[in-house]
Amino acid sequence: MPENVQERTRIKSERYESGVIPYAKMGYWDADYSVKDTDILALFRITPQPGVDPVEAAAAVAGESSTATWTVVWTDLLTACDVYRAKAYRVDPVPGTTDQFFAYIAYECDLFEEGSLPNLTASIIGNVFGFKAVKALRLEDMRIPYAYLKTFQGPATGVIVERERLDKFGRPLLGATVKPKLGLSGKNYGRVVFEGLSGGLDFLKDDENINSQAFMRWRERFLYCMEGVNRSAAATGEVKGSYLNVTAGTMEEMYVRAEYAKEIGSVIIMIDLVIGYTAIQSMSIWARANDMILHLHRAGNSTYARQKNHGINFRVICKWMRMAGVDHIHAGTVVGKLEGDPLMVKGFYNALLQSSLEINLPQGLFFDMDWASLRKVVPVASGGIHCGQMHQLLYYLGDDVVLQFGGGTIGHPDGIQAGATANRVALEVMVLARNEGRDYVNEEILRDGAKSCGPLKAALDLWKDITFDYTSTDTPDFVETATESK
Ligand SMILES: O=C(COP(=O)(O)O)[C@H](O)[C@H](O)COP(=O)(O)O
Ligand SMILES: [Mg+2]
Repeated sequence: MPENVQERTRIKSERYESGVIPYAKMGYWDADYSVKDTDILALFRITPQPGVDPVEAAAAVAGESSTATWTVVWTDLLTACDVYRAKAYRVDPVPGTTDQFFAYIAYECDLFEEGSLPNLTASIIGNVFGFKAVKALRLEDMRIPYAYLKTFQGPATGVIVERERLDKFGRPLLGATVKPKLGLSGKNYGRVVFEGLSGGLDFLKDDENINSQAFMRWRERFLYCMEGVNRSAAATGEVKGSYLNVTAGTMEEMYVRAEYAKEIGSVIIMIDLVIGYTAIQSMSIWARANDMILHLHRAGNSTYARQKNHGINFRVICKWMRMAGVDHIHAGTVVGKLEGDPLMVKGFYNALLQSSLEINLPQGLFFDMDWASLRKVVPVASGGIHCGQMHQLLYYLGDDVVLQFGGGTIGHPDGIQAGATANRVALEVMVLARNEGRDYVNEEILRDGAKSCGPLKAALDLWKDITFDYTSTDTPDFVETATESK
């Protein structure tokens, strides 16, 4: 300290005492806070370290995800810090647990740059997940206010325009992932596309990890896929598509691949979640400008979305991706080979497809939220599903979904075209039975359909007993009541 300074001249107030004071005292906890319509709200599941007060843990999360650092800084006084400070305003114990709490936190809208998912997420999931004072932390849900949603484009195409372009209504769309996912040459790959589409599918698709490897460069794949698409469209009279994965190492290269996909007449391109939020937003803008449907594969999501006590619930990713502007997103199958509790999956589908959301705790929807006319994202059910489950798929997932059978098409004993036909016939008999008001979940609809369809009979004989009965890791915290199921 310079010699002539005899005493500290800092403001005399409890908040600005130097040193470490609790976050709650710093103003990041306000039990009386009245939430504004324009606030962004987040719900965190917090597992505090033993001995850490849940309210202080909630305040710490609010602080670290908005303006705070670990100690008081006098430069707060140069800002409207009372406004910019996030406020934890409610902490509830998680039912059925002794060490977990739901913390509700409100953020002033002006903390976030308009139309920027990276900016929003750099706050909400930026530092807090590594915080030593919390043993585990999970972002369970968010309410994005109307005002902030209006700064995002939203889905490039949306479910209604997609159906209009494809001229397919009143039933789920059908797709399949080309398998094996790596190693085929362009010509053989294109044959799989042709067979699947000719057999009755609406879409074939690239897998998440096929880009432009040595065994098949991307242009070879795109050209042969489009040959399959065009030939099958001509033969069947239907609009057909094959998701061309444009995922690449740079944005520039993705634009090159997307432009080429457009040039050769594809109706749809595909990206992987691992390309990052900025890239996804950019591709969505490109897709809207070029009348292209944009499919998103959620590759990588289970690294942070699967465990119940830490990471991000997938419903938040659904909301972010609707803002970022994709048209399709993989969102679970319930009955397939990958993670998915029925109620949780219903919550994801509702977040993607409803115009507004109401609180539905069994589905994990913690907030009312109006989607501000952002278009609807089509959920994609993919992963270990086959036509023997068609009644369950229709029951759990409804009409606005793409049902994608990879192994369940290409693994058919009589070939790919037979596999596709089995799926299409299974779907059509099931939709018809439902529309006629029959008890399609319990009646033997598929077996009856198989009497006049050899490929369906062969598929049912092969796969009828294949199920994936494992306990889900992401299960509801609240019990469903009669009024809440929708
Ligand atoms: O290749 C597949 C499915 O192949 P198959 O149909 O042969 O099992 C997809 O990458 C997964 O469905 C992704 O999972 P999710 O859709 O859950 O993200
Ligand atoms: Mg895959």
